Formats: sequence, C-alpha cells, structure tokens
Amino acid sequence: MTKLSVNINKIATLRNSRGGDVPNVVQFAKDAQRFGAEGITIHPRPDERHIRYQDAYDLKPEVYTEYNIEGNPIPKFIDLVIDIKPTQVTLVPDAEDAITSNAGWDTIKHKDFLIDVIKEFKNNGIRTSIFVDPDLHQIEGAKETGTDRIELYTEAFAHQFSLGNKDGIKPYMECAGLANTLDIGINAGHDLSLDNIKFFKENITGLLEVSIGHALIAESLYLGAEKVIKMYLDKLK
Ligand SMILES: CC(=O)[C@@H](O)[C@H](O)COP(=O)(O)O
Ligand SMILES: NCC(=O)COP(=O)(O)O
Repeated sequence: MTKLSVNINKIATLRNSRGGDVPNVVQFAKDAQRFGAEGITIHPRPDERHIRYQDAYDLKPEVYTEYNIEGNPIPKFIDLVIDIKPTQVTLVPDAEDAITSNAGWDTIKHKDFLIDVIKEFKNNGIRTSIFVDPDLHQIEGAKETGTDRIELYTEAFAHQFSLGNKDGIKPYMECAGLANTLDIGINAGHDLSLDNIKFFKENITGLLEVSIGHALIAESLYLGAEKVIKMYLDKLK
C-alpha cells in the first residue's frame, strides 16, 4: 500500500503572503487528514519562506497520521527534529538559496556524514529517509548509510511524462528493484501530480509513500482539497 503524505508548504506560502494566519496551516493539516491524507509533510527551510519552525511544533499534537519533516540536516534542523520526534525525517541536500529541492544526495561523497546523522535520528526513534536521484550507484551508497528509506526525486520523471515520454520511468523502476533487493524502503516525491501519479505508482514495486504538495495545492484551487485528496487516494489504490 502506498501512503499519500500531503506536503503543506504552499499553504504556509499563502499564509505568509499577507502576514496573518489565513489560511491556517494547522487547520489545513487537520482537514487534509480528515479528507483521507495518510501523512503530513513539511519542509521548514532555513529562511522560513513558507513553513516556519514554530509550525513544526504547532503541527506535532495535531498530526495523528504520519508526520514527515524534510530538510537539509544543518544543526538547527537536527535540533528541531530531535526535539519534535516526527514519524519520519527526510534529509534533502538543498542549498539555502535553492528555489526548491533540485538534487538528491551524493551518498558516496557524503557517506560518513549521512551515517552519523542517520544514526542520531534512529537513536531517537525517528524513521529516516534520504532524497536521492534515480541512480543505481546512489542507491548502493544509500544502503551504506543505514537509512531506513530513500525518497526517489521524481522531477525528471514528471518532466519527461509531461512531454509524453513514458520511458522516463525506467531509471526509477531499476532503482526501485535495487532498493527492494537491498531491503531499503521506497518513498518518492517532487512534481508528482494527478496527471502522472497513477502511471508512476503502477510501475514502482514496493512504493511505500508519496509526498505531494505543489501540484496538489494548485489542483485544489480548482477542484477543492477534499476532492483532490480523494482523487489521489483513488489513483494510489
Ligand atoms: C524534497 C521535495 O522535493 C519537496 O518537499 C520540496 O521540499 C518542496 O519544497 P518547496 O515547497 O519549497 O518547493
Ligand atoms: N518530498 C516531496 C514533497 O514533499 C512535495 O514535493 P512537491 O509535490 O511540492 O513537488
């Protein structure tokens, strides 16, 4: 079964745009879970452009599904996650000024760092996932880090799919096959949407979780969040 984790970063973007508390991030997370979301994902970036560190604390008592906090493991992020103890932490090697996540880890170059950071989170009872490109060498490197899961960075797939090229799924199928062989859990995310999610899900064996935000929130502007979440759940069956 593939769980749908709704990334609510863009709810915070809209809230911050006027300086008030509308839309309320916590209320949206509660409603998303009520509509069927099986997880809530946030990505508190160092500049707090959308999700603020305080949001991460405010959400903790209200997320009764799976709580996934994503980010670059800088010291203040590590402290935040250890303090909150979400279900899962997803480590993303984003530069502070990145407009969005745009690359996976070099699990070979950063092996020793990732081993240490992953061990610290696991010692605190937090499931770990690391954001990786669909590259077999990076999957092999991920195994060496001791991570529970990988998150396949799906922008390349989504872009090719939007161009009508379904062959973009092939590297992801190969990496999923290797991850399953190595007993690494498989998550996926970035630019997944109502258009591409069913094809992706059907071709990835052992897909445990997809985290979807940007497209889901945009689609919800037209169709409503409850209907969109239920549409994703139907496509993930
Ligand atoms: C890791 C990933 O691909 C997304 O969670 C990304 O963090 C979205 O970030 P923005 O919402 O800031 O684009
Ligand atoms: N990890 C991916 C995520 O949480 C949401 O990415 P996107 O759907 O906003 O591109």
